[in-house]
Amino acid sequence: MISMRQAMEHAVSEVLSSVVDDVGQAVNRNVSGAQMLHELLSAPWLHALLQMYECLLQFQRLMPSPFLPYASGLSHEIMTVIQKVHRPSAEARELYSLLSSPHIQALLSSHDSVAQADYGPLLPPLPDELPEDEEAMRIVCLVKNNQPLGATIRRDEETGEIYIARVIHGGLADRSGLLHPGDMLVEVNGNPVVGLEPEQVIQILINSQGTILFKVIPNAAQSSSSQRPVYMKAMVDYRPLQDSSIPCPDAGMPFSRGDLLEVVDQSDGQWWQARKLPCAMSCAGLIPSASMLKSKQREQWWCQPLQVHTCIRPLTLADDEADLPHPDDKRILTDLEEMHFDESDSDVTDGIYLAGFRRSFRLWRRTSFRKRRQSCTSCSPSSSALSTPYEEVALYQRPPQENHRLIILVGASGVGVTELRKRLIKLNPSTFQGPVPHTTRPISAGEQTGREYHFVTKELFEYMVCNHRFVEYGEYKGHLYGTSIDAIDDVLRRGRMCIIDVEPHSIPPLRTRKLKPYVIFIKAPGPERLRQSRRDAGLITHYSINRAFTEDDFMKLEEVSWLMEGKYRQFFDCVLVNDDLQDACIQLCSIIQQAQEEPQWIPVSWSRAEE
Ligand SMILES: Nc1ncnc2c1ncn2[C@@H]1O[C@H](COP(=O)(O)OP(=O)(O)OP(=O)(O)O)[C@@H](O)[C@H]1O
Repeated sequence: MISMRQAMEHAVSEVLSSVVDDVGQAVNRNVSGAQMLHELLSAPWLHALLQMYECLLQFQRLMPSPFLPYASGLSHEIMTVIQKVHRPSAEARELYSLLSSPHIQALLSSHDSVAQADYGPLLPPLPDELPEDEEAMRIVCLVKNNQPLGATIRRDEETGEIYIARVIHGGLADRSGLLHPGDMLVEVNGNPVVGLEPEQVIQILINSQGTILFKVIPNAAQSSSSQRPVYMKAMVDYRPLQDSSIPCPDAGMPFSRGDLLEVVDQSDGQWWQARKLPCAMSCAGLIPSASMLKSKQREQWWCQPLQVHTCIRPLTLADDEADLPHPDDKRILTDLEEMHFDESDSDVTDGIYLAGFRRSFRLWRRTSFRKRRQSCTSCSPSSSALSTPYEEVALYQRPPQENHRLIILVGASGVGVTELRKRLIKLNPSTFQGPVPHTTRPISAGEQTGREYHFVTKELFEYMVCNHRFVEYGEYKGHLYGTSIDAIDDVLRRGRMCIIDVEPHSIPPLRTRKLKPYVIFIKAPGPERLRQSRRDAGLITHYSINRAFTEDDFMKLEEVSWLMEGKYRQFFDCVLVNDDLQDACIQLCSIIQQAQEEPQWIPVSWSRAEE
């Protein structure tokens, strides 16, 4: 049979070639009309047509067809026969257990449905009395299951007509392809709906059992063009059940800061439709549009009392007192000793200096009152969140010739940010590097400017502050310290990966197209593991080095870690729990490698070509 078909397919081309040959000879003999026929038969389209014909024949040959349309019935027959056998063999018993398993039964039943082309539910007969303008009317029958209909309705206040307001992407109505926004609802299960309140229509729907029959007048102006999805990162939290303005709270989709949203429909200026990524559910939900969310936030902003910052506690007198050295503590630092520690800090490994780990720099970061106050002011409802409740994002893969992305580590004081950063750089100093900080403190013996610090004058430091050259800066024991953008650039330009740690309020100014920062939040493990893992660890405080963690330290660390994550998670690309130090370090390496080498979501404004 197959060889006959193949012969036929070959024959088509052969016949054509011989016809072309024959007609060619006719042309040579000047037979009238032969020239035209020759051109016709040599035409490329005719050859293409024949090739298509051959493909179709092949497709017909490959199309599967069922051997029998009642596999399910046959399996039952076999099972009945086996049951009747007195002592069935092991093979028969195995066959019985295979055939009786629910998966095989379902498979055979599906096979039969396909074989018998038995698709979809049986529709009830059409109503006897159809209106005269029946072409304009559409009868839609949906089988009701546990899912919501996936559509909202609205009432035209002038005419009392009920319309489909929106169809939720991926919902029941959308998947039917039969209901569209703007369709006018005439009847639901035989009940005329014109003039009813939307709530009454919803009640009819709730009371319907089995199938629901809609009579609708389709929206003539309905656009068939499907929108391209837009990807957005949520910069705010949203809870539809607490929003009185949402048209249908059940259709709303809650989201939190940092969630990645696939916005599938922006046709309504007030309510968009979106899915949360990575999405397990195909059905979209309603979310407020950017402009809607902005106006909501403005309302809240005016009616809320001024919020006191919560992320980092300001240094109060009580805090100061709590931090005072314990009388028994033998390791109290004087100014002189502080200088000594700064010099003796072990920031040299294999002859390579690890910049940015010196003690006075770290002590400044830890205790700078000014810096903490700065944190406080930035904790009020942020103006940037008001202006961009959603940030459009796109997948970005760093081209090999481009600078590495800046890696930012953030975390509550004492969680281990410095420890992880130091270990990472020590592990591979030719790849990872920290920026060299600036200071106005005098250079000590054995130090070199540009190695431990950039030693600069107070005037130059202040000039740099005025020109916004610092990511963070502050004063400690009469000297200024800071991390500059130029020092970061310097590392990146040399082809290294620049790893910095900053206070979370310093992240927004660093979010630029040039630096494309990748932010990793270092999170404290659960209470038990935190206390266990830090049993032998020491803390740096402004009066002591390597003092053991106290219960108060643990409690502060947990609280600040939790508040920081809640407040700033929209800026975090990744969260790393610092439980076992070695594991955390390995994870950090692989996170950074992925950030540099694999596609990541970044704001679209960072991926645009340079103007
Ligand atoms: N996973 C861990 N297991 C045990 N000890 C840890 C772990 N991570 C960090 N430590 C220790 O905890 C102490 C504090 O860590 P580190 O100095 O890195 O904190 P930090 O987050 O940089 O805080 P700060 O900014 O106040 O200096 C250090 O002694 C460090 O070795």
